[in-house]
Amino acid sequence: MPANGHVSTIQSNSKSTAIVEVNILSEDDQTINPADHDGVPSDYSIQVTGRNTIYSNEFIESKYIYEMNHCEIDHQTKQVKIIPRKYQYNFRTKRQVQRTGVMLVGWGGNNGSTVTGAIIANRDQITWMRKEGEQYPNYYGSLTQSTTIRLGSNNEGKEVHIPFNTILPMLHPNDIVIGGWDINEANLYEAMERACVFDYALQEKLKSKMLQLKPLPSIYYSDFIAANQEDRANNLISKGTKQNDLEHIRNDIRTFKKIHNLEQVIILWTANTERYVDVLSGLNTTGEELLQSIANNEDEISPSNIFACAAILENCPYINGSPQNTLVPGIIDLAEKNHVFIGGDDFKSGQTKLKSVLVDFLVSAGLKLQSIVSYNHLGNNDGKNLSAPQQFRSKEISKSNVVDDMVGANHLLYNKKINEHPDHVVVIKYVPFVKDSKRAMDEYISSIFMNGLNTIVIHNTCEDSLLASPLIIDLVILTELMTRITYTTNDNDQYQTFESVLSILSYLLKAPMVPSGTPVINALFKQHRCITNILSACAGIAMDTDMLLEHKTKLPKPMKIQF
Ligand SMILES: NC(=O)c1ccc[n+]([C@@H]2O[C@H](COP(=O)([O-])OP(=O)(O)OC[C@H]3O[C@@H](n4cnc5c(N)ncnc54)[C@H](O)[C@@H]3O)[C@@H](O)[C@H]2O)c1
Ligand SMILES: O=P([O-])([O-])O[C@@H]1[C@@H](O)[C@H](O)[C@@H](O)[C@H](O)[C@@H]1O
Repeated sequence: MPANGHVSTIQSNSKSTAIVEVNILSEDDQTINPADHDGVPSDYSIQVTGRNTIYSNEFIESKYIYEMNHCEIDHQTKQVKIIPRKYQYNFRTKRQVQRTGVMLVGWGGNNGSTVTGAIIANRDQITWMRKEGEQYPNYYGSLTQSTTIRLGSNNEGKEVHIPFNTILPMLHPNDIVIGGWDINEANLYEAMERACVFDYALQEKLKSKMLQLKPLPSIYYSDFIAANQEDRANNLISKGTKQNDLEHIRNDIRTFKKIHNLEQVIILWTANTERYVDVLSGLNTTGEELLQSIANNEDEISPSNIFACAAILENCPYINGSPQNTLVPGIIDLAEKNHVFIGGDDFKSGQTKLKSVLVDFLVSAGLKLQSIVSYNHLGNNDGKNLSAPQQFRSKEISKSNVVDDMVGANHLLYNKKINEHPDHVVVIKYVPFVKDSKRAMDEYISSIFMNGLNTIVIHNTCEDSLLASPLIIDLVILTELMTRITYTTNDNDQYQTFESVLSILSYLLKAPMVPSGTPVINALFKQHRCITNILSACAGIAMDTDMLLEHKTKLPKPMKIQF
């Protein structure tokens, strides 16, 4: 339904806040002054007028009717019966953003030092010189900071777009308090210098602030990351039992939260890729088994298992930015029993992000993708760690499964009975010279009309940390937001949170973790719509269906909204 943006400025608190009133037109409504441009500035806030969105000091509450098709396929009659179903949700979002910190595991790494430096540069508006002239910090590549959402159209038929972070109250990255652990003792200036990601001039501007930041000692069990990482391990918790390690990390979290007077702390793994752990009954298939295995000092409990347990037991969301299977069934069970959010796996930053668009394009265009070869080489420490077979295997899995949902959705091209799917090869090589500037080369071959062949070859220079860092910011911001959203339904009037496995984060991850028994979606723009549509429903804004019937038909008079 079209909405009209109306801008009125009111004085409030410290700054003038313009309220963009989104009026749902009804029969007796007068048309209102159109917005004078199609882009709503970042310091505006929106207000949906109408009976279905209620604003109080504490909450934004919205009613939403969720419609689904229930399908029954009758193979005898060769008929598909479709039963449309409607479900009422009442979403409630706390308006007050929490004082939030993130504790990065692997803080001294390329991603950790880069995201930290970038937030300081943006927060303190640090500029630096380059041969092209003065450079300004930004948050490009961040969904929450650098993208917009189409709201509707104004009376002139112009599209009205709002900044993504306007749709609901969100944490600002400049306000995120950062800390964390690393097995290496380098301070954040030394880590930034070692990473070779930022311009030298920027590094010098950041030096005094980054020098003061030092990762907490961490847990190192040599069996889980490549042997070539051993020389980095000089900043360790004194050797003890895994139970001691768990308690030490829990205490670190409590101390960080207290020192910085935080309401929310998110624990995010951006440390090295570990090998997969065995998932065994009696070891880690339930929360109870997991805690008992830690108490028993079981070898198969990994550092990332310890961090995830510590986070959950401290009621902190845990996000896995790497591909290993940290989130074993025992971790999921522990998170669900403690109503704590977990998410993962493996930031979807460059080569795979593009793959999740290209495969969607080809298959949904009816072109039969037959072969995908994804090669890349990189020269950072991540690449060094991935040069070991077990760590590479973790990454190969997360990079390979990204096509499954798109291929599985088209049984006309791929015969499910024989599990038909494209050839798919992933190659990663360690070439120190290129450092963090990963070079990805892909070839996509598809069968096309009348058995022709189409070949797409891509060379993609992915500056790994400059692509991953904005994802870390978005993972923190969206996770903090989700901790403020609850809902009731037409058959349950008790407010509840979303499922502990936070699959809304899928857009940011290569191998999305989803609640048990639910589908994994990798297609990038389906993942994107999932986020924008859920947040639109919580804000009481009509979803953008892309139908634009107002431009294709004679739009009738708006109806009064009935619930
Ligand atoms: N584009 C990207 O950069 C990208 C994309 C997807 C996933 N990832 C994953 O993110 C992770 C970090 O990438 P990076 O480029 O920053 O790697 P990096 O090697 O520069 O940083 C990892 C850091 O983790 C530290 N570390 C290792 N084990 C630890 C432990 N048990 N506790 C605390 N610290 C520990 C290391 O000392 C190192 O400083 C890797 O697993 C990588 O596969 C990166
Ligand atoms: O996200 P993406 O560019 O497809 O995948 C990347 C890999 O290709 C790269 O080898 C690895 O270093 C990064 O951690 C990242 O996982």
